[in-house]
Amino acid sequence: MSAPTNPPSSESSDNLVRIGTRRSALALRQTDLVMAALRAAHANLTFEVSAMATAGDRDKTTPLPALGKGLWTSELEARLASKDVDVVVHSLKDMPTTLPEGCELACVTKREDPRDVLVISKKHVAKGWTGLGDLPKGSVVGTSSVRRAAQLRRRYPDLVFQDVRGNIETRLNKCDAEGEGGYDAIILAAAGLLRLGYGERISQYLDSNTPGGGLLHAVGQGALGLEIRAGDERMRALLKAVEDTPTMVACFAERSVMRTLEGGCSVPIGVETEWVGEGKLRLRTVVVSVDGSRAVEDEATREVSSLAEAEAMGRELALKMAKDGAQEILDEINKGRTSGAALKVGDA
Ligand SMILES: NCc1[nH]cc(CCC(=O)O)c1CC(=O)O
Repeated sequence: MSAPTNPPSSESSDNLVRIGTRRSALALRQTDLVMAALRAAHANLTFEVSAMATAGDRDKTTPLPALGKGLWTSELEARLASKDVDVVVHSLKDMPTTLPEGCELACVTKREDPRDVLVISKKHVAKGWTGLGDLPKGSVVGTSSVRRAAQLRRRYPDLVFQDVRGNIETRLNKCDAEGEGGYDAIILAAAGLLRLGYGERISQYLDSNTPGGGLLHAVGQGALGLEIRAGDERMRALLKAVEDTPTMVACFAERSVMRTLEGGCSVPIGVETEWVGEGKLRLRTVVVSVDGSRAVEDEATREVSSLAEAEAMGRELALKMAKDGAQEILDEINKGRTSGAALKVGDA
């Protein structure tokens, strides 16, 4: 008789859940938050994290748009398909609005603060500057998002908006650096800063309700999207425990606006959603020309009680915007694009 082999594992593959994620500090933090919530809901299951770098993480020089859609997600989706992982945790705003065949956005968790914020360089904080309005003419503000730069150029034509790449810590360091090539301030999502413990760096909120703001955030910003193999009933049921339905419905409306307007390309579009009593969703939208010279804004408020209704609301508002001038702005952007310079989905 041969020596005993390993005893049967107390965990059959049925109670092991493998979670895929990017390797950035923010992605790992977000995955930890989701995993803790899943553990609390499913004490009988074992969870394991499997982290990897994606094209967007590896290539730090190619302009993001040239990396194409799915630059933060495609490799993770491949691991989902090959059953190396069972679910992937994404920043929802980095997920293309149309997923590859065989993938499903099964769950959206409770949203962190979706607003964009200003972070002022440590070089200047002693001067008492707290908002964009305090920055002198010619100040350099870092953001690689066309959406952010285009909207802010309208309001602050005397500021210079310049690309800034890298993860959140890298960007904060670049912002604070002295000397040539530095930034006076940068724009970031509140959600990433808060999740990584940098909330105290927030100088000004930039949403439409804050004076001096008026910057509508990215589709899905501040929310986490949990992606599974299409039709995986077991994972779908399991993830229900961590779904935040109001967030999920609002984000489906936002994604529908974007999906309708992009027509295969991506567009500088800003949104804000708010539940305004008794199942009513208010959806604000803006599409801006890259130089900020033109913008089409719109808003709708409607009772919404399902994902399908949220998508219908988003689609209808997008079609109305297209008619009211957004299509012209988009055509112009698409015309000016070389294949490698397309504006990217979501944003940086
Ligand atoms: N594209 C990078 C990215 N993806 C998600 C976040 C922040 C967290 C979020 O918006 O959910 C960020 C950084 C930023 O925009 O400041």
